[in-house]
Amino acid sequence: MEIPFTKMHGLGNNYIYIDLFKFDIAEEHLTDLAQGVSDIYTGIGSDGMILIQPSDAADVGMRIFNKDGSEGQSCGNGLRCVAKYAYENGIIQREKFQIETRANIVEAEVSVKADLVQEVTINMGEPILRRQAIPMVGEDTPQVVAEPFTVGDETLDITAVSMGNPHAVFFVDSIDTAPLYELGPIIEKDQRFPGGVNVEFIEVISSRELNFQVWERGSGVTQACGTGACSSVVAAILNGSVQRNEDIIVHLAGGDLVIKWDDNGSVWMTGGADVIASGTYIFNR
Ligand SMILES: N[C@H](CCC[C@H](N)C(=O)O)C(=O)O
Repeated sequence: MEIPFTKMHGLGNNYIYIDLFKFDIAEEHLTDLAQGVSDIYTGIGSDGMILIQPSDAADVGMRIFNKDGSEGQSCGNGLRCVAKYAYENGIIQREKFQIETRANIVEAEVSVKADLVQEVTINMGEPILRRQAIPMVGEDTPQVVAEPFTVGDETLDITAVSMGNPHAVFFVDSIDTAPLYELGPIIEKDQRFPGGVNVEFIEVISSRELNFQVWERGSGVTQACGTGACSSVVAAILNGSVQRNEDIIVHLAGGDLVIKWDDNGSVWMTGGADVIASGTYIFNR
């Protein structure tokens, strides 16, 4: 099967995008296809696959699959790339529109110059903080903030936040010595998170800036994670390190995102989205 694709990235977090307005793929192929296109040796190489598709509830819909074939509920970097693609390929003719994910419907706004999208702002909706809605096991509590979390012989303070997908956020003194590879894969599959979890290590630089590293559920270390950056700013606010209603600059490995959690409850994310290549993938699994 010959499958047309576009490879795009948001701050280096790259996915293979398939436009289901133009092409159809049976559901039973999706896991194999996501694994296939993501493989750097036998496929195209990416952090996963994203489907751009019609939606009954919004202007356009999106599904995100991680490198291991697992399906996520949302993807911040992916949403900015979907917004760019939808606008530049005529799926949408407006600069403000809605995108449906498995988690929710978000509001996107593209800033355009010479018919090309330069930057995208997404209202990612409200964070989910209740323990059992993250989901995280244990007696239900309204929030999980700076709670002792023992992994092996280490005890770290965890703050858990969902942006439709689960995130375990840990604050460290220096991002350069964060135990990303040592603890990321262990915490990702920790039994206390029934659906697995994305793992972020955050260094607070000032009241307006965070350093960020991520081990993503289903993809491992990536250059950036938009829902992770949103979760990290919410976690930093809950821990009193930065303020609500202010633009917080999150320095990710692949570049910067501007995140704000406003007093109405919405989390806003602004950043870039770039096309890398397009072509045809030969799917013969
Ligand atoms: N690995 C995530 C999905 C991708 C999220 C990330 N790439 C982003 O930009 O938000 C999960 O399984 O929840």
